[in-house]
Amino acid sequence: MINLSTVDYKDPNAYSVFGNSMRDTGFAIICNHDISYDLMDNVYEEWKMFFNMPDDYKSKFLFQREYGVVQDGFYPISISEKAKGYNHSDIKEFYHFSPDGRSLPDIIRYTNILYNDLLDLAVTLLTWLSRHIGGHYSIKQPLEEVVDRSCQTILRAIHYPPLPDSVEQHAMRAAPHEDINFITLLIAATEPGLEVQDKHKRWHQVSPKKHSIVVNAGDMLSEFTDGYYKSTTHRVINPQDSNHSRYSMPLFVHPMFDVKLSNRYTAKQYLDERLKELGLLSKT
Ligand SMILES: O=C(O)CCC(=O)C(=O)O
Ligand SMILES: [Fe+2]
Repeated sequence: MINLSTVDYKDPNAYSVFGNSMRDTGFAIICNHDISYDLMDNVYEEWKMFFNMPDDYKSKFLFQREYGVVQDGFYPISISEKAKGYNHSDIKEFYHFSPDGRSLPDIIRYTNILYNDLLDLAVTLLTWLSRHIGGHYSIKQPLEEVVDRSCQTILRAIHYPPLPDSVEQHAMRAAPHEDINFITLLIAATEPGLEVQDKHKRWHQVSPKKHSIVVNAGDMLSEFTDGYYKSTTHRVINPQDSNHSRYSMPLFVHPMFDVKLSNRYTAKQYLDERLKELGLLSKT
C-alpha cells in the first residue's frame, strides 16, 4: 500500500494533507488548483506539434553541452538519458525550457506562461512544506526562499513515442529513478504509465485525473531536510498496446546554485555530481 493523497488546493487544511503525503510517500497529487486547464491543453498541443515536426527542424534546437549545467533545448531519442545504474537509455525525446534559455521555436507560444504559473504554485507548495515541517524539524531557511526562479528551474516537455516492434530488452519509457532537484510539479500525462515504489519495493500506479498536478520530492529537498521529505523512486512503464504516444510535462524546481543543502554539498556541487552519473554532463 502507498498512501499517496490527492489534495484539494482550496481545502483550508491542504498544507497538512500535502505535507503528510510528501513525508510518508514523497508524492502528492494537487487538484482544484488555479492554473488554467485551457492553458495546460494549449501547451500540450504546441509540444505535440513540435515533436511531430521532421528531425531536421527539431535538431535546430539541439541542446549544447557547453551551455552551462542544466542545458535548455531539444534532446533527441538517440541521446536520451540513462537512469542511474541502468545501461539502457529511456525511450523518449524531450525539450528543456527555461526563460533564460535560447529563443523557442515559433510554434511554442504558451509555455512561458505555464512555466510562470507552475513556478508560483511551486513556491506556495513550498510554503506549505515549511509550515508542515516547522513543528517537527528546524530547517536552515524557509524552503520557498531558496528557489531559483530562472535558469536552473526547467520545464521539460516529454514525448514518449509509440514503441518500436523490437524494444531492446529492459528498455523502458523512463527507467526507475529519483529526481535530482528540489521538488517536481508534473502536469498529468496524456496516458497512464507512471508508477512509484513503496518501502517494500512494490510498484503502484499513479493515476492523476486530467489537469491535476503530481508533486514529488527530489533528492535536493531530501538533502536539505536531512531526509525528512525523501525522494521516491518512480518510473514510466511501457504500455501493452504500443501505438500511442505519451506526453508529460514536469517542472523541475531547483534551488539557487549557492544554496548550502547540507554540510556536504551546495546545490551546484550536488547537481554536477548527479548530471555526470546521468551522462548529461561530461565527466571531465
Ligand atoms: O512522464 C512522467 O510521467 C514522469 C517523468 C519523470 O519522472 C521525469 O522526467 O523525471
Ligand atoms: Fe522523474
